Amino acid sequence: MEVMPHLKLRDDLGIQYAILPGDPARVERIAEQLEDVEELEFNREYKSIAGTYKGIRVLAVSTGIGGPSTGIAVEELARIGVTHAIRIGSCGALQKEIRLGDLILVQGAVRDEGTSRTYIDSIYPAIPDFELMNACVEAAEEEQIPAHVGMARSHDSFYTDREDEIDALWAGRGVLGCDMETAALFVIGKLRGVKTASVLNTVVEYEDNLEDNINNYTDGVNATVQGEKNEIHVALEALYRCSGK
Ligand SMILES: O=P(O)(O)O[C@H]1O[C@H](CO)[C@@H](O)[C@H]1O
Ligand SMILES: O=c1cc[nH]c(=O)[nH]1
Repeated sequence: MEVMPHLKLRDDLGIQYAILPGDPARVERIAEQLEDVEELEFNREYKSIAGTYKGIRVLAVSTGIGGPSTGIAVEELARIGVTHAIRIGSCGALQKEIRLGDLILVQGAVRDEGTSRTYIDSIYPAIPDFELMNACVEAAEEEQIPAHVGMARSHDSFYTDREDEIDALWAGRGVLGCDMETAALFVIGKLRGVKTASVLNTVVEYEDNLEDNINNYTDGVNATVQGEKNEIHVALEALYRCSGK
């Protein structure tokens, strides 16, 4: 038996399915949608619990912010036998029709970060597992959850002096939203044999919606809370569907 250096999880845990928020605080809210919840570990940014959804045992592990800590999580999850992992993140929208709380179901990610490039050149695509992503799309459609399927851009720096320029560049090329982890998850997952998907909750609307943003400011808090509940539901349901149970 081996204990993972960062996640502190044992390699005999025997759980194949994982959902991966960035924020450790989100793990508590995932617990609300699970039964038989068991607290596991909390080391650095990695908080983990296990719980049951429709009869399948699911692990929830926070990855922290960005590619480097996500890469470590994916590596150690692969080593303990996780075969399917879905990120449930937050993102900023890059298209004006995407509203607070809408989900982005990521079909491919721009690799504008350094972690995945330490593994393999950027001509290698960052794409989700087709079956797992499709299960996310079907779960969202069935519950009529507002969701958009398309590209995300993963980046390394939340703060930059070039935000408007960078956002306009990728918005103009059809990218739906930005986060900091999806590309590393997809690439490292693929290289380590873990099936991945990414579901992002919109917490910032695109600049063109400034006036609307002001109008729906108070509703916005509720919309993003609902968006988070929705993304957790979509991810759990997708894992269940892909489990063959
Ligand atoms: O809310 P999480 O899942 O952490 O995702 C987003 O939020 C963080 C930035 O505030 C970055 O990690 C970004 O990807
Ligand atoms: O605007 C945002 C919001 C969340 N995460 C990001 O990377 N960007």
